[in-house]
Amino acid sequence: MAKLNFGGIEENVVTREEFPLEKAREIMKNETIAIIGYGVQGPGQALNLKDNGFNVIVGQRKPSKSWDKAVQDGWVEDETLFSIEEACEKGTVIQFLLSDAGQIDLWPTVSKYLTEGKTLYFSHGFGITFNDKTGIVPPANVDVVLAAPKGSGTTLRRKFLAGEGLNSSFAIYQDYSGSARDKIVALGIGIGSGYLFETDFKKEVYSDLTGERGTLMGALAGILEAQYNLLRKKGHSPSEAFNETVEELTESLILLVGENGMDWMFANCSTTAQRGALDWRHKFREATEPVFEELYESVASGAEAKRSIELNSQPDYREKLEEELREIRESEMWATGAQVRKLRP
Ligand SMILES: NC(=O)c1ccc[n+]([C@@H]2O[C@H](COP(=O)([O-])OP(=O)(O)OC[C@H]3O[C@@H](n4cnc5c(N)ncnc54)[C@H](O)[C@@H]3O)[C@@H](O)[C@H]2O)c1
Ligand SMILES: CC(C)(O)[C@@H](O)C(=O)O
Ligand SMILES: [Mg+2]
Ligand SMILES: [Mg+2]
Repeated sequence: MAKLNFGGIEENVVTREEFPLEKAREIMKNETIAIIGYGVQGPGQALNLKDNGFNVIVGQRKPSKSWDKAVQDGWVEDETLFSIEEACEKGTVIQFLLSDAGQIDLWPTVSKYLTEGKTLYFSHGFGITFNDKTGIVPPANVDVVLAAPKGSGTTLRRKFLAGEGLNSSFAIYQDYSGSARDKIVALGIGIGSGYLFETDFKKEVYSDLTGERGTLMGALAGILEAQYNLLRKKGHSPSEAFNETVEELTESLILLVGENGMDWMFANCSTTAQRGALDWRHKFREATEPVFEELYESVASGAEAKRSIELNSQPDYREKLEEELREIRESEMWATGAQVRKLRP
């Protein structure tokens, strides 16, 4: 572990320099990694591990779109691609990458194959932390670990192919073998992480649910809609409202924030923009602080988990979800977005 300074706070983190791929491969050389589920994280993690020289198989229900995708990606039936049951039987490390709702359904099946000394791996603290609702309680004689990439599985793969990486957190819930730490760090490096920071299952799920409901997705979507709607109400054209709300953010300013931080972005726009943004940021922070408090409370009380599990298990959930997404896609704002994207040179 490298002790590094993060804004004045020292943290122990793992970097690729101190934990090279060769070391990770050596630790995992006798393990068969079974990736269970081939949705978003499954492909990213499975392909990165395979290309990094680990012994990987995939388990996915058939027939399904995800099975077909696995075949397209080069996994071969009965060689490296199996039913969920067969992959769980063959795997010494079971990477449980079904959807969080799918994990609940499949737990009775998967847990049968968790024999002594195997490793159960998650990319989310959800199933374990909320096990009063999920029923996921692993046996005491296996290792239970987590590596959670901080971003989409699609980005994990894209960054790997570009020779880059996506940061991940890691955690150990149960260390039966005494080598759970080595294994999870090796897996974290193997899936293509940038650097790895340590957490526990509960902190991972609390922060992850807060982040995606907050700035990463929920708050972002809400604030973009609010500004677009305001500009339209005040008589601005769709082009003007969309460019001033979304396009400039995603195509210019947020990229600068990613490269060099918020201060640098502020320093590289007009003094007029700078002054106004520096003043208004306080108002926006203060206005949203109570909402963030409410959000964290809803996560910590288990209300978010309960809602997510209940809705995801309804038979018509997918249809209702598609309807909700269609409404967004067909709204004036996002239909404008589709047109604007087509016009990008
Ligand atoms: N999506 C991401 O980029 C992302 C990022 C970080 C962590 N995670 C975590 O990784 C895990 C996997 O998430 P995901 O988004 O890749 O999952 P997903 O929603 O894409 O689903 C993965 C697979 O689960 C299968 N599945 C779903 N329900 C099933 C059921 N009832 N029976 C059998 N198979 C079923 C689907 O066929 C699919 O191939 C979750 O714990 C999630 O929280 C996801
Ligand atoms: C990609 C995200 C939002 O970070 C992940 O947490 C998820 O749940 O899909
Ligand atoms: Mg999440
Ligand atoms: Mg996340």
